[in-house]
Amino acid sequence: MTELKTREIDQLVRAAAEARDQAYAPHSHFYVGAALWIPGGEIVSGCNVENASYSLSICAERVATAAAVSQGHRAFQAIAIASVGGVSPCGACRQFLSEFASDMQVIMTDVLTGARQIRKLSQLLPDAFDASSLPVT
Ligand SMILES: O=c1ccn([C@H]2C[C@H](O)[C@@H](CO)O2)c(=O)[nH]1
Ligand SMILES: [Zn+2]
Repeated sequence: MTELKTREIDQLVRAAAEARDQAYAPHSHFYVGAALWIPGGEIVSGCNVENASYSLSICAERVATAAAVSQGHRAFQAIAIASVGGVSPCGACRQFLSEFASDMQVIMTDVLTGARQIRKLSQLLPDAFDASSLPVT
């Protein structure tokens, strides 16, 4: 899948930072926003949503992915993730994203400094478990 242009990355990073403003994180106080770039240029975003029953909390990346799939999208070119420190996605989110595109760009951005790191999802999750491992029914 083609890589995003710098100006598209800037736009996606802004969307992730805006999504972060909606983060519901009263327990960890770690606020995260994520924005997906759909082929064609549409952007779908999400934020982390925590719960008093801690393990029910869901990361911004999976919220954005579920929102995009709910809107009919099945292919993603890139995801930007905005947080303090510019963290990389957790293992669960890497697996969740890999269902849709193993070669998508993952742009991790620090909202305080603006620093960015860009990786391919396949670099973050090599040898992913996928449908090819499942029996054909
Ligand atoms: O990449 C990440 C890492 C963490 N979180 C959320 C989950 C939890 O609400 C909080 C602390 O882990 O940050 C995300 O949304 N995305
Ligand atoms: Zn996660």
